[in-house]
Parts: sequence; C-alpha cells; structure tokens
Amino acid sequence: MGEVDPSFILPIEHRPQHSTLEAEAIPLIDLSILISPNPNSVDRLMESLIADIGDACKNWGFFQVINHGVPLESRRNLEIAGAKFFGLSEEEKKRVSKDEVNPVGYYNREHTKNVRDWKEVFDFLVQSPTLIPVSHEPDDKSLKELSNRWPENPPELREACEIYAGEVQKLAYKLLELISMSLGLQAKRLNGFFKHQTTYVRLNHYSPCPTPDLVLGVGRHKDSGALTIVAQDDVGGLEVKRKTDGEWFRVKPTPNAYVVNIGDIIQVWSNEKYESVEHRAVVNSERDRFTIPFFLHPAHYTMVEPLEELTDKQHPAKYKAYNWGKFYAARKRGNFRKLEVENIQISHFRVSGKSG
Ligand SMILES: O=C(O)CCC(=O)C(=O)O
Ligand SMILES: [Fe+2]
Repeated sequence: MGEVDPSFILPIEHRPQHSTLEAEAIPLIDLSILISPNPNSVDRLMESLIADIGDACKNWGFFQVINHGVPLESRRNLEIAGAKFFGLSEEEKKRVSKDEVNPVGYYNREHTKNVRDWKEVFDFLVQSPTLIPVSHEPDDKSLKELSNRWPENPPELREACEIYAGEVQKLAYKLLELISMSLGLQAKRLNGFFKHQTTYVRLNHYSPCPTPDLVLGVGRHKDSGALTIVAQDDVGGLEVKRKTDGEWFRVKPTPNAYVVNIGDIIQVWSNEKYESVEHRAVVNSERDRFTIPFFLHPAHYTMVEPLEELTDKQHPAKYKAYNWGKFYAARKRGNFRKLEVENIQISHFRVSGKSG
C-alpha cells in the first residue's frame, strides 16, 4: 500500500468487493413526454410515468432518467471546465478552499463515517448568497450568508457552473412534481419548501488509486437532502445497496443520463413510503473519474416531518419534526473532524426508534 495515507483505509468489513454485480437493474425512465407531450396520449402516458417513478422510488430509491431536457452542451461545458480546475496545482486550488466557516469551494479532506474519502471536490451554491444557521446548537438562532467562491482559473468555470445549475434545477422541479404525484399529492405540493433553497452542486474528482480495494471514493452513506441528481461519466464506480437483500450493485453509466436518488427528507415526508438508500463510490487504479451531484435541499428554516396528508390514525407519523438547517450543520461537522460520537441521523428523530 506504500504511499496511501492510513486515514483512507477502510475497516475490513466495509472494503469494496470488486465482484460487485453490474446493475442494469436500477430502473431507466424516459422523460420525453414532459418535453414534447402528444395531446392524444398525454394523460395515459403521464399516468404510467408517475407509476414508474413511484415503483422506482419504492423498490430501489434510485433510478436513471433519459430525455430529461438538460442540454448536453451545458453538461459538457461544465465537465471540461471542472477537469481544467482539478488539473491545477494544489496550491492554486487551495486558494478557494472551503472550511468550517465558509463551506463552499475546494476541498480534498472529506470523511465519511470517519474514514477519509479518495476524492477532491469543488462545491457551489445554486442560490448565492444562501442563508444558513451559524451553528448546530439549537439555542443559537444566528444566521450567516454563504456566497460562492470562484477560482481565477479556468475563467469559464463560473459561467459553466451557473448555467448548468439553472438547467438541472428545472429537472429537479419536474422530478419533485412527479414524485409528489406518485405519492397521491398535488404536483406542486413540495415546491414551496425550496423557495429559499440551500441546494448546492458538487464537482467530484476521483483520481486513480494504487489500492482501490482498501479505500472508497465516497464511503457508504445516505444523502440527507430531498433529492440528488448525479451526472456520472463513463468510468463507473457508483454502487447502490439493493433494498431486498443488501447486495451492492454497480450503476452502469448510461451516456448523458442522470442518476436520481431519494434522500432522507423524502423518506420522512413520505412517512417511509419511500426510503433513502445507502450508496458509495469505488475508485480504480487506472482512470480519473468525474461526477457532478446536484443536492436539492430545502430552506434552512424547514421543519422536516411526515406530510399530514400521508398520516392518519392508522398511519401515525414515524418521525418527530426536525429543523433542516440545524440538522445539516450538525451533519457537516463530521466532514471536518473525526467525531467521538456517531454523526446525527434521521433515525434519531424516529418515533419508535427503528434505525433509519
Ligand atoms: O460520485 C458518485 O458516484 C456518487 C457521489 C455521492 O454519492 C455523493 O457525493 O453523495
Ligand atoms: Fe451520495
């Protein structure tokens, strides 16, 4: 293992098995009806699309979408500018380093469950500035404004990021509406939570690793937001834990598709009709891999709790309400230091205590 820093090395039981099955299995959903509806068949096709989305959310918590309306050019421009940025010297990238006070920009020391991830990232906010709580402490009501930090090089990165985020945001709302309808709710039932969203986009770079069996690009985790929409390149490495048997499945890269997954917030809103599913990113010894997740997050003041339309006497709420901004601030602390205690989880808010 030579030069690999021990902080990256996983406990034996969490090391990736490279016999992992390749999943055609996560559903592939065609959204073309949203872009060019045919008036003669739109109702029937919409009904079947909503049913497919509902099944994918229930059975996998993950699916891929094609014909999603995000212009390919906006994605390519960002992929190219992002690769140029990651190709700069460490010193230059660190001029836009993020830290505990200003958590946007460049970072290469992220930890998942106290093990260092084999990756470097560049994060930017979809709304800049974005308001968030100063601390995770419940009694501290102070807020701070976060603003994006742009590197000098490459100069085109900023515009590429902004255009891309605007395009994926439209897709995020379409998906949110489909998910809402699949739960039997009004299409726009969930949109209001995102008026002052804390959404951000991450550029991930996983460089080749001499010991891919001992480390992970991103350790196993569930996304804590509402929805995640990921552009992955053709290298592959994203793995999803299948709900039925806990097997890890590789998500096969599909050209120009997006991988979509349910986060913890939709698990809570839906009162566990849908569940957020564990996933991870493996690395390899030969090729650089680039991915771009878009993390759809609500306003910091959102109290996350099961939606009242989905609860009644027979189906009581499975979670107590929690404040999104405080939850996220507590979660993020674990990225900057090794914590002595378990990081905060939605299971801590579960009424009868099943692990989430
Ligand atoms: O890069 C990937 O394939 C997945 C990244 C991911 O799951 C995350 O950043 O939350
Ligand atoms: Fe993730």
